[in-house]
Amino acid sequence: MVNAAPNLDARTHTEECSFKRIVNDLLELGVFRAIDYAFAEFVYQQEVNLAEDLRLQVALLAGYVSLQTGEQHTCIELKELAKLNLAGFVLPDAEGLFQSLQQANTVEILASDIQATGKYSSPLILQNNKVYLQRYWQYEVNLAGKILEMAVKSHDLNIIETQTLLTGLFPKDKCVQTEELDWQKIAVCIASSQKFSVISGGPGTGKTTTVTKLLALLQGLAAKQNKVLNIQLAAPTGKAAARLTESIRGAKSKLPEPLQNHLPEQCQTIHRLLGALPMSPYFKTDQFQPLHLDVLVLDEASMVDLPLMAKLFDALPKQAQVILLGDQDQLASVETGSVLADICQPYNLNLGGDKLAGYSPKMYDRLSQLIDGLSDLILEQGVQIHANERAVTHLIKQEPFGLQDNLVQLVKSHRFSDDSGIGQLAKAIKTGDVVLVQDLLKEKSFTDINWYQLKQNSVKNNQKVVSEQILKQLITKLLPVFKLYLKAIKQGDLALAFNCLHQQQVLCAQKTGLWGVEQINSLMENELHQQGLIDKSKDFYTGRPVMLSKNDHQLKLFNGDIGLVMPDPNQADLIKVWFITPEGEIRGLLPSRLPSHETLYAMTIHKSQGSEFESVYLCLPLVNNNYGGRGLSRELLYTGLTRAKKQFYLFAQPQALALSLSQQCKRSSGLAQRLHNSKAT
Ligand SMILES: Nc1ncnc2c1ncn2[C@@H]1O[C@H](COP(=O)(O)OP(=O)(O)OP(=O)(O)O)[C@@H](O)[C@H]1O
Repeated sequence: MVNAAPNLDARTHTEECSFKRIVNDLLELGVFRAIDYAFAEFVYQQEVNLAEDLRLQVALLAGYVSLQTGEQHTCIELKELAKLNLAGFVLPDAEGLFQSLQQANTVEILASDIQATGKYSSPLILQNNKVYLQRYWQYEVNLAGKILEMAVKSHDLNIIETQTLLTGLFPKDKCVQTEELDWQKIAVCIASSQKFSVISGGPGTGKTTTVTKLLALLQGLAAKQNKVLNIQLAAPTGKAAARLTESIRGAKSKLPEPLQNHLPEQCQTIHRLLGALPMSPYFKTDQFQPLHLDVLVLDEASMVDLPLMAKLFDALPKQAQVILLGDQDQLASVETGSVLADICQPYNLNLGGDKLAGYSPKMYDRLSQLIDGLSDLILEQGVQIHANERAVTHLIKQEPFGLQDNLVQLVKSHRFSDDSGIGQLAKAIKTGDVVLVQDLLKEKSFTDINWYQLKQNSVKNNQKVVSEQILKQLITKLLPVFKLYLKAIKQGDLALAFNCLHQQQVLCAQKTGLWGVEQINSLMENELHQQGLIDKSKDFYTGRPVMLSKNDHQLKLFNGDIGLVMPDPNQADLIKVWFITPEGEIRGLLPSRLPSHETLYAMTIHKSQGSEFESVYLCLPLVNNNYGGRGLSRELLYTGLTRAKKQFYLFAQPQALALSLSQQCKRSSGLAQRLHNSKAT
């Protein structure tokens, strides 16, 4: 409903000035970005019929929603906007805001049960007490609609044929032999019959192994009908795609030969799969020109943002089966949303008896048919089958609900044993238990985790001096591998040089400042220069390791690819930057052709997503009066730690560690609610 039109002529110049004053202040204070300012102004101009106070409320709220979207939130809760002070203008409480928005032209208020219906032209949408920019509401609704549509589709498996193939893939039936559920086998059984499934789990829990067996099963079943499935593998970054290519090859080679038939090996980026268009947010494929595939496996799904995931699902053909792989505890995507965490939200709730914790009777029956001895095991052990499983601890008969039958979480790490410090620490970080995390780090019996404590302020040990001393220790620890690396380059042994770069990696929470990437890069360069091992006066000096920060599809080089500078063995005066492709091909490029890049003695934790190293040196910035810990989070720490395969070194103040554990990277979104509160039909 629109307000009775006020006398527009009577609107005073002072009122316009008041809006301008507030948005200018917000811009100057660095609260609003130019785009938030412009959006607030646009809404203000549209709402000429509103009384001035309401007009200001709606326009400032619009600017603030735009700002939140820039902070990667999909929407903002009305209650978070309530009483917000924007440069002296205080928004009303949630009820007052709702009433104001009801009168606005620029806001569409929707009932809570609307899923993927309707297109709205108003710039803002209010639904379930959340305010969205229209475009993000559309992405969220489209994606939820597609996922729910797929989630209820299951196909009937031929039980005998499936059992035979499962026996080949899982020769020892651990379910019965060890009286412990083999969740990898359960994951294969669940994902094989569902059009949509998610296999989530931490590092080394066997996601790739499981999905390779799943694909072998699907191809095996298709072969019985003289069909070959078109299976595509995709990942959000070139680096992650290369890693999946490598690990799926490894997992495939471990399968019995007949089961390896028609298994894909090559993984591509989502952008390449969808067909990126130059200078456009759109792709060659969409709902009108869908992808040609039967099965899509998407790895590192936690890195995929809402708009891209929505576009990917939009481009899926009707018959497609989709399997998402990822670790929902990792950092969310760099851009808007936290899609995987929202899909896996049931695992993050305190589930005691929650409906979402179990599978439906239909799924339970199917699993019992496919896995010998499963029913007996469940009867014997009651509902608490696997005490260590975090959430999917019981298979109880319930009504179908949301994504109940589509999620599997693998928790047993095959990379870290129970007595490994990295494994224990990863579990403790996820709970945010500061005392436990500190105890584990101080525990001498774990030789794979080490903590270099930056002391709190003290009279004798001033923070800066202590920090500098420990920085020197870090550089000293890194030196042996870098010396080996530079020796390998001198000998022209590229394979060994790249191997050295995978041996160790410094990961920083921040790019700039103390303990940031730039500082460590510069210290390392200085040290190597002083020791006469490099000549840092040249930009592209022999031995400089670099990491690309942009994709170059023509050159087939991707953001995150690692290269090193070395003279061409056939022409010593020609300096090139060398890369090794996932296929093992060595490529040398003139520095002038190199896409945007950075020096790589250290990288940010964000950039390390999708990579792993033998040893990880994780650096947290100093928390003090100038820096209060913004950007530190539990997910950041977990992501950094889980990049380490063998050794983990933490360089942090206790205060910075505690702050990281206490802060969680929460993104406002309505996706989880749409997915999990809907009753399956
Ligand atoms: N059931 C199992 N029994 C023994 N070893 C296993 C099992 N599952 C996986 N592994 C081994 O554990 C290692 C990690 O497995 P895989 O690569 O499948 O895990 P992942 O979850 O994909 O790991 P990440 O994504 O962290 O690289 C591999 O060496 C694999 O061979």
